Amino acid sequence: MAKIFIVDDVEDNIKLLWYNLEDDGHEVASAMSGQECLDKAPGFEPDVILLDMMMPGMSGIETLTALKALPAMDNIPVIMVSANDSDDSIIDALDQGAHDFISKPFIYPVLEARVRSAVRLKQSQEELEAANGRLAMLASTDSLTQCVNRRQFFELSGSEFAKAKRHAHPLSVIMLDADKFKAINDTYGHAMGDEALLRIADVARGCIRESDILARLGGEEFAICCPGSTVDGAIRIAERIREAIAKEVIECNGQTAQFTVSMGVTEYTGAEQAFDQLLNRADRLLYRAKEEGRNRVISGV
Ligand SMILES: Nc1nc2c(ncn2[C@@H]2O[C@H](COP(=O)(O)OP(=O)(O)OP(=O)(O)O)[C@@H](O)[C@H]2O)c(=O)[nH]1
Repeated sequence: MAKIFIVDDVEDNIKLLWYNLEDDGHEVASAMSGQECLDKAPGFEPDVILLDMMMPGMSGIETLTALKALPAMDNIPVIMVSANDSDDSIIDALDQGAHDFISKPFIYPVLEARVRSAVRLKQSQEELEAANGRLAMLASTDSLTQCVNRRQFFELSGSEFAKAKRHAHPLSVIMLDADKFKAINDTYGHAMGDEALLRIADVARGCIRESDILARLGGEEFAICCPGSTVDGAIRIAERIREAIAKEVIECNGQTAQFTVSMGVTEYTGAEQAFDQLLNRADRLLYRAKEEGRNRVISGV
């Protein structure tokens, strides 16, 4: 069953197609002009549009061009239906983005077969788009924690940095590293280490805003880009994360463990030319936090 939208200025033509298509189990809607089609078709979300070429006012080709310019409609196959089946007319319709062309008078079973073919094409396009979306997600996400990965972090934070620079808005960065993580792995096993990484991601997610970007850069190292936050705001976030993690008890294979994290926090001063300068400074501050005893937040600009 497909959703088919018929556009024709002659009511009897619509009725004939409507009854046949409904008999074949399709859901049908219609319009009697190009403008009515533009108004009604997006709400109907058709799988295929059957569009008459010769209509008073807005022609079929003009309607087709307008449909292709609508983001919600540009992927919907349009089959032109016309008594004017000159070569030029067919070429024009296909060049303007029509999926197919059917001459009037048509043989209904042939028209219905072409509708089914257009629906199959649309379905495989949708499957391909969904698969591409899943691939893009896999390519940009850390598989253990579902945080964005290093590459995606640099891409997203780079564009936030450019915005902060353009509009002179604050932007802060937090670098986070689990303390003595090797010891967690060595004492309790790698699975407990993974549990700790998952807990860091969960706790951090609960402490940041929707607009902040949380990434696992690799190993036990995470970063958070906080657009719109001054260093004081970012220190508050970092302290919340540090305190929460220090209280967490993680469990794996009947064992329990506790751990801490250290963080370096800094803010864009207006002098940095690129985002990685900011991240490098946060990294140096994180190193100081480790040197000064771990389980602490060190900030600076
Ligand atoms: N379980 C687990 N361990 C990981 C993963 N990635 C990296 N590691 C381990 O993380 C540990 C990092 O250890 P180090 O770099 O020595 O740092 P640390 O022990 O945290 O010491 P400090 O950072 O100085 O507090 C190594 O043992 C890595 O094998 C992972 O995905 N899962």
